[in-house]
Amino acid sequence: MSDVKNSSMNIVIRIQIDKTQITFSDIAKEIGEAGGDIVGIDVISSSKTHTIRDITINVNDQKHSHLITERLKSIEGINVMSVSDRTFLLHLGGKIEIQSKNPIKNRDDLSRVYTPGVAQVCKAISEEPNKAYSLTIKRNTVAVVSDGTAVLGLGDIGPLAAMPVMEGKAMLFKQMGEVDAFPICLDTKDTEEIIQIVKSIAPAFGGINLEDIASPRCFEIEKRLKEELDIPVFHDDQHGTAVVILAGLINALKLTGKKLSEIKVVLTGIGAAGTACAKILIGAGVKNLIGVDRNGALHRGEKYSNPNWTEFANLTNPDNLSGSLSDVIEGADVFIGVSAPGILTVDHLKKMANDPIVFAMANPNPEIDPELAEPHVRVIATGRSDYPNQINNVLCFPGIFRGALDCRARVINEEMKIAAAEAIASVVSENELNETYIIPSVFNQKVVEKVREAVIKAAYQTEVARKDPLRVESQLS
Ligand SMILES: NC(=O)C1=CN([C@@H]2O[C@H](COP(=O)(O)OP(=O)(O)OC[C@H]3O[C@@H](n4cnc5c(N)ncnc54)[C@H](O)[C@@H]3O)[C@@H](O)[C@H]2O)C=CC1
Ligand SMILES: CC(=O)C(=O)O
Ligand SMILES: [Mg+2]
Repeated sequence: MSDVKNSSMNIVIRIQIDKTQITFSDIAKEIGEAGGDIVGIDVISSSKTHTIRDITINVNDQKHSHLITERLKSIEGINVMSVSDRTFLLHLGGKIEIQSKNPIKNRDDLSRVYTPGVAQVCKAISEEPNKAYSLTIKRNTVAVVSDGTAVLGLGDIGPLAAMPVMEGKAMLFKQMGEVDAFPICLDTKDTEEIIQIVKSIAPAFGGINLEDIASPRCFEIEKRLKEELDIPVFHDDQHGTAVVILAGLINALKLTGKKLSEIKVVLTGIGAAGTACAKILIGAGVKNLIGVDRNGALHRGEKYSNPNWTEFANLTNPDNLSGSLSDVIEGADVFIGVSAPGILTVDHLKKMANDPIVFAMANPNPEIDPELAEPHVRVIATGRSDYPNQINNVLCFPGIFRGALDCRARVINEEMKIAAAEAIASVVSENELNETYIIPSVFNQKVVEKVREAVIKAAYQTEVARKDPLRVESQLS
């Protein structure tokens, strides 16, 4: 597959210019000739003979960045002081911080927020643990927990390297859903140890968002934590992804006029996201779904070391097809990829039924380059923000947790997930719906609002809510 473009590849080159030797327009010409696109210039300092400027340049990739830098270094009168990638700059010192709601201005404040005043509050919670919801951060705080073993599509890169993703999730929780989320990356891959650690830290949190934990371990961890904790536990890569896929599919099928019950779906990557996606689609009415992993289609009669795959094969593939992706893609109406980059080809697309729908969601690089796929499909969606139709679990997790926290749900159940998917789909009106707009933008403010409301209603109807904020809100309005 050709490398999918990376729109965030902007570099900032800080240079000192000897004005007696070279002008800025000469420098701009050099950068232009090397194929760089100057998108910003900042003057850092200036004297009679020298200026220091930060030049922001859009480049194709690291190699291109290196080429431009070397070219500038070779020019008389230019001193290249530093080169930084804007993405890296955004990560300097981490992306989030903790802030106090009130300043401690004097001794009196100190004695209230801390000892001795705080002791009364501690005692009140000790006598009535439920008060933790009103007197601590618990009611609005979620732990984003990872072991760093399935980070995006990068695989097992470890807990330290997983932190930037978890910090990013925390930012999204806050900005989109006003939920305070805290990244916790664990230096263990032991299922029991992860369960014990999450249980031990749970008192501080109103919910647990599991993230980027490899399958099949993630299934046992989530199942046990759901059973053993009284706060919602939600593996985002499974359920957040599944919810958004269902939302996108509901709308894409409106364009092709096909029904969930009639379509043939080929799903690649039967890991965390793939398993949950299959379950939600089958629950929503899909009858013909075939799962494909590294060794081909999952089918009955094969002995899989992964028990999850045996269960998967039993629930799917009604015609019990075997073989490779090329074999089973024949006549498929929908392809969904949550697997690996570049595994879907144009030849595969040509074998699909009319009006193919392709959700190529591997991150950061999808199963097929959208530009390659576009001429051969009716709808193409990816997990990326630089193409139309971004199917990403960020459309789900802020709103689903906002709703679950507000109604103090004990769990996030199937009914709440389906309600969330329908709410996301409903944000795109019939008038707006088209091939490049099947799913609302991540920045559409209606998404969180609608998901929250739908989730609260479903929680209430299924009797897992411990509070009914919608009733209070309707009384107030
Ligand atoms: N757009 C979105 O919102 C989301 C995208 N994803 C992406 O989906 C992918 C999978 O994520 P998880 O399910 O969390 O990981 P996972 O590690 O649990 O599952 C990945 C599965 O893909 C399979 N796989 C790898 N190479 C394959 C190939 N060549 N052909 C068929 N199957 C192959 C693996 O064997 C594994 O079963 C990642 O790239 C991730 O970034 C995951 C969650 C959300
Ligand atoms: C989006 C996301 O959660 C992932 O790619 O893992
Ligand atoms: Mg993830």
